[in-house]
Amino acid sequence: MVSSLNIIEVARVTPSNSDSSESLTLPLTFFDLQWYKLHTVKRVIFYRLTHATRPFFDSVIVPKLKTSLSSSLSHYLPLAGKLVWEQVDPKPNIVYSPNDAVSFTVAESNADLSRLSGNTPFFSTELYPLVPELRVSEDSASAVSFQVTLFPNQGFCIGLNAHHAVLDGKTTTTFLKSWAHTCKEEHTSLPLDLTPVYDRTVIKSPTDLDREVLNVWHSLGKKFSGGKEPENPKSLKLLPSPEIDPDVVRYTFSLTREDIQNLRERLKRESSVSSSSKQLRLSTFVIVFSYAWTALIKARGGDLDRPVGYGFAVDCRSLMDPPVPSTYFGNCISACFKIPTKAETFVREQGFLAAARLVSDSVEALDESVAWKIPELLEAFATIPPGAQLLSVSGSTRFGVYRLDFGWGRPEKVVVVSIDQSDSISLAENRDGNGGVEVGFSLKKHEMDALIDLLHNGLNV
Ligand SMILES: CC(C)(COP(=O)(O)OP(=O)(O)OC[C@H]1O[C@@H](n2cnc3c(N)ncnc32)[C@H](O)[C@@H]1OP(=O)(O)O)[C@@H](O)C(=O)NCCC(=O)NCCSC(=O)CC(=O)O
Repeated sequence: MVSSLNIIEVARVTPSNSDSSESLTLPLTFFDLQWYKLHTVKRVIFYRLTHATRPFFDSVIVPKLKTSLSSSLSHYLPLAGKLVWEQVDPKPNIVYSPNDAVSFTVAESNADLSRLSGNTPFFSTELYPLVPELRVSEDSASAVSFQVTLFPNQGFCIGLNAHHAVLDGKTTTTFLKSWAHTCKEEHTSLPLDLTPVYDRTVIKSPTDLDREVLNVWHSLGKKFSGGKEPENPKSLKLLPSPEIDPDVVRYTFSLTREDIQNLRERLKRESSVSSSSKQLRLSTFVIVFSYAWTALIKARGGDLDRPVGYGFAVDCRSLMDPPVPSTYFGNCISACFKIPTKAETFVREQGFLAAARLVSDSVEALDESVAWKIPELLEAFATIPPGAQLLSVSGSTRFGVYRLDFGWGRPEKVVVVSIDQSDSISLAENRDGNGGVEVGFSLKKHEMDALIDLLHNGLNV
């Protein structure tokens, strides 16, 4: 059955201190500027609640979510603001003015919540009605928009669409935790670990990285428009995203703590008899990311001479000297990006070990300088060799998204929808919080069928 969505209301939610708040301007840093033309980040958080009737939804859930959103926005004013790039300014700013608001859509769906929050593949396009649009134009862009959707007598979901130039995953999930805390505890004050830090002087760089990143964007803009100067060099419009193929399906692969330990033991065994004696960094991330990467290369099949590569985000807060506060508001991530070799390397017997060695070396090599490489990383991402198969990753096993309890229980499932827009996976700690990991995949159906077999069969080697 094709599901349908009924929009009940599109509201504006202002910060609760809107009348007394002052205007606020936050200049983007080089950490933000790397993202200002790239696709937004879309998440859907599903909650099972069988007593969620329409009257309960209208009279309890929606009013509580709105009131608590308004209260938590009073601590996160930039989220109610907009990204603007005035002609006189060298770079875009986030500007909040009193009575600015976020868009808050209320809807009802007749879809099957169990299927969309379950672990069997479903078509990606079924998620899109649950995520609100984010208004982006030439001269301004909203920071974030929200949608709450009722699945009568099944539960509800919260969808959000976030502009990546305004906030990274750490800031997004810290805001969501503050919203959930406010909703559940009916508090207006926030604990310190949820209170954002807006001091942008903590972001320093040895060179004018703002200018370097904007120069890369300018040259990429010319490249994408056939060598012509962009009409409006200060346009905030995003690069076009590929249409989602209707054949693309979503699948969440769960690894238990034991699965991860078995993979760790397998890597130790294989590396102990390999030629290289170099110690492997066998963190959860290295193991899971390498396992997913090799399975995706095998599932693709095809030309084994094709270049393959990986990129993963690096939270630089703890790498900077001095460290940036963990509650710093904005972006503070760089990335590792490598196209080390060909697919053939990873489809053979010890392909998983070869992948883990590369990812381990990348993580081990991390220090503050990864932040200074952002201009060259941006350029590299935009000049990928034809036919290459890349893997990137959204989300992290560190965000604690399964602790987002608004007062009606913990999430049934948290889905990063926007991995559809690139060769990407999503990562999250598993729902039980016992050291397991969930990996979200988005692939065409035939490739997903092959991938699922490879993922499950590879656990028992
Ligand atoms: C570069 C890394 C991926 C490397 O991870 P590693 O786990 O290998 O290495 P590490 O030093 O970070 O961690 C080593 C061990 O300490 C633990 N550890 C370290 N810091 C931790 C923290 N803050 N919270 C919880 N655990 C932590 C790890 O779980 C791991 O244990 P164990 O191995 O037992 O688990 C990571 O350092 C990192 O930066 N992760 C965050 C990336 C990020 O912010 N992604 C989102 C990008 S924004 C985005 O994608 C959009 C969005 O999400 O909205």
